Amino acid sequence: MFAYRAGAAPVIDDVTLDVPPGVVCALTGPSGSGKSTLLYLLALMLRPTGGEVVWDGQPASGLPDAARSRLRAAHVGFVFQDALLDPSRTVLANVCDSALFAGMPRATATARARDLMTRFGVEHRGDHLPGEISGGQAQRVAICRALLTDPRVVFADEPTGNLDDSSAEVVWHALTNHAATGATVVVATHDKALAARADHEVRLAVDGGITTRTRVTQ
Ligand SMILES: Nc1ncnc2c1ncn2[C@@H]1O[C@H](COP(=O)(O)OP(=O)(O)OP(=O)(O)O)[C@@H](O)[C@H]1O
Repeated sequence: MFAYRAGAAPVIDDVTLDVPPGVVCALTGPSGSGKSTLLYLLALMLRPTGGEVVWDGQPASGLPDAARSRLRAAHVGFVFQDALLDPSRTVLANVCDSALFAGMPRATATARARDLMTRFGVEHRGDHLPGEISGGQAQRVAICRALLTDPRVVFADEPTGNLDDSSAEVVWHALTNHAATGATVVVATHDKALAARADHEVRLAVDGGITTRTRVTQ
């Protein structure tokens, strides 16, 4: 359970889900149903008001702030809705900063960042500021940032929302390939076609509650 203010109606109520490794889970539901909020809870950026987030069988949401930050830095890549790049840092710095914070050597981070940026077609934008690139490019930069540490868990909030079909395909393939390495990938999306391609779908309802679907592969 989670409410943004004490005494306010909960935004997330009575939601239980289990996301196994090695799959892509799509989080769907109408606007305002709590998809972003649930991603923030799962990624330990918000603390549940009631209930618990468990990682690898260990209670995680009740840990002190510093311990949750360390877990996030070590294991999580997060693609925010609208990219959320630091406007004062170059694109390359945006891609590298959280990996440097997590302890990756600068040379390694830079080399990996350049590889990823080439894969996502934004390598020529490394020295630019986020204000100088397009929304779709910013979204691809945000994906590079999220994948840089090869994290065990990736949360992506509308990662293809600003992209044309071919860029969206590249991003989707990157996320599914990442899951295929054994990582857990949770994608909040309004795109029904994309959700239908995920291994699991968790659909949030505005009045609380969820329904789930697991894709059956023949
Ligand atoms: N920082 C906040 N403070 C208070 N209420 C918030 C905050 N962020 C979101 N909410 C409310 O929580 C509810 C769920 O919002 P959330 O952004 O999680 O939904 P969503 O399903 O991701 O929506 P969308 O598809 O439009 O992005 C909404 O009613 C929203 O107004």
